[in-house]
Amino acid sequence: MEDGNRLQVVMFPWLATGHLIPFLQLSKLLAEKGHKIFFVSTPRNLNRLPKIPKQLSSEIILVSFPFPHVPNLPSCAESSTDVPYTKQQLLKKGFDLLEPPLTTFLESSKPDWIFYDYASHWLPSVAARLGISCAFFSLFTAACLSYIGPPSALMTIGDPRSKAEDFTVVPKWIPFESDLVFRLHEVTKYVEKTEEDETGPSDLIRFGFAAGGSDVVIIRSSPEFEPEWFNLLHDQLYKKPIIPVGFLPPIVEHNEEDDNIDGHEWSNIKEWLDKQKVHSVVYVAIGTEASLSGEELKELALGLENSTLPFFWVLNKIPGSTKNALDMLPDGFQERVKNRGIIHGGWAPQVKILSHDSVGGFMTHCGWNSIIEGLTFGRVLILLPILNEQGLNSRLLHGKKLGLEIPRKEQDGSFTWASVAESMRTAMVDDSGVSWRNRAREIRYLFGDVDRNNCFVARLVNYLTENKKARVP
Ligand SMILES: O=c1ccn([C@@H]2O[C@H](COP(=O)(O)OP(=O)(O)O[C@H]3O[C@H](CO)[C@@H](O)[C@H](O)[C@H]3O)[C@@H](O)[C@H]2O)c(=O)[nH]1
Repeated sequence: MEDGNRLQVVMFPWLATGHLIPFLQLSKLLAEKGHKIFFVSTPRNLNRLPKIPKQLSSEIILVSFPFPHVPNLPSCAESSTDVPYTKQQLLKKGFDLLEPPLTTFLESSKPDWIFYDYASHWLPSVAARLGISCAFFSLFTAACLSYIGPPSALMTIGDPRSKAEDFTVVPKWIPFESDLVFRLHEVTKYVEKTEEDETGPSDLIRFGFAAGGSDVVIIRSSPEFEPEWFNLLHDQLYKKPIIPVGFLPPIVEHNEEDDNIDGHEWSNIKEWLDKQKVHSVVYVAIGTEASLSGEELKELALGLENSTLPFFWVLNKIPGSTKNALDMLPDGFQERVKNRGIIHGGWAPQVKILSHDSVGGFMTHCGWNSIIEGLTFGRVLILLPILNEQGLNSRLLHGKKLGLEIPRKEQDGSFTWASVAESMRTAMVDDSGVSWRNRAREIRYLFGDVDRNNCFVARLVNYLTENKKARVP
């Protein structure tokens, strides 16, 4: 490639596993095309990143800034996985303190572009001052961004919604019929979080500034999947360039080097999966930020038991807590399910497990990465949204008949083991679930087709090359 066409891009994701991973995925795709990436984060986050392939290690430079000290935040906490949900605002305080070192770095490195996340509401004005083109890289669907609202209003008058109930109705800027709203219990959790520390800007205000100040908005999704939402964003809400980057489907590397990273763990898991029937296993996981209450854990466990289906359950520690989730399971549960269920503590090689043919369904908290990973392999989704925008994702997927939402009580969000078991059986084996299973398998062509998705990345690169600002000398 001619030097003039080689882009220098700074990546600056929010401090969360579910954000670092896709930012790195996009970095790898750009680096494969010969562009130079400076991937900026804090030491523990950079250490936890998946390994960068040898052939790209000179193109992706990791840039580490120490995480600033924030009173009342546990020491060593650098990512959303390290702190309970109620302390996320404090983590954002620390994140905002990265503005000075990042600004100094941008002044000296003078990249063509900086890609940033929703949390860096302050970054567009820094980039504008330095004459650097800036892209808001959204790891949220166009539907979710539309629900959040027009940046122009969020940046000037703020969010018109103040009461929990306001989030349970379709916003007035959505001109077509939609059921994309939160349930009351989902919002109550959100409100509890902001009540603990109201000092920083709310997430929705961060979104407003991140999107409103950007030169372009890049969305990890595709207009074929959610055409009406892309049109609404582009024509009415954002009125600026919006570039879909496709789904960035995960690629399973079954080479020796990669399998060694997951070590014995993967070979044991694979051995168990190999013994199960094709499409029979339900993989159950709730990402890196969410956790279930003791009551919910019990109902979920009993639901898995009563479904009588084989399952692989990733039961991670509760974020920011020393409590062991295993101790909260119903008495005798592990013994009763030992012949058909695996309960896995700690990090699981999720993408590899989902890619295995024995897996037919995925009970997920509806993090956007997990949804993409499940549909990449055509697994039918059983939806159990917990936090953040997950309720909106669940409604979107349920509406498109790509997943079944486990019924919860509207007011307190409680669910029963019977509804868990019933949703699982409908999704996996009952005749009434055939069309759901078929749709999930069919949609692989959108989510998982690497060539189709790479076309989006190629178009993005053209855009970045043609629209970068002249470099400041
Ligand atoms: O044991 C584990 C746990 C997680 N993962 C991976 O970690 C990522 C988790 O991402 P996601 O499914 O999106 O869940 P969260 O980390 O909980 O996601 C946060 O970030 C997402 C993207 O913005 C949002 O959709 C969610 O609401 C938010 O909680 C995925 O790639 C998983 O494959 C593993 O491989 N093994």
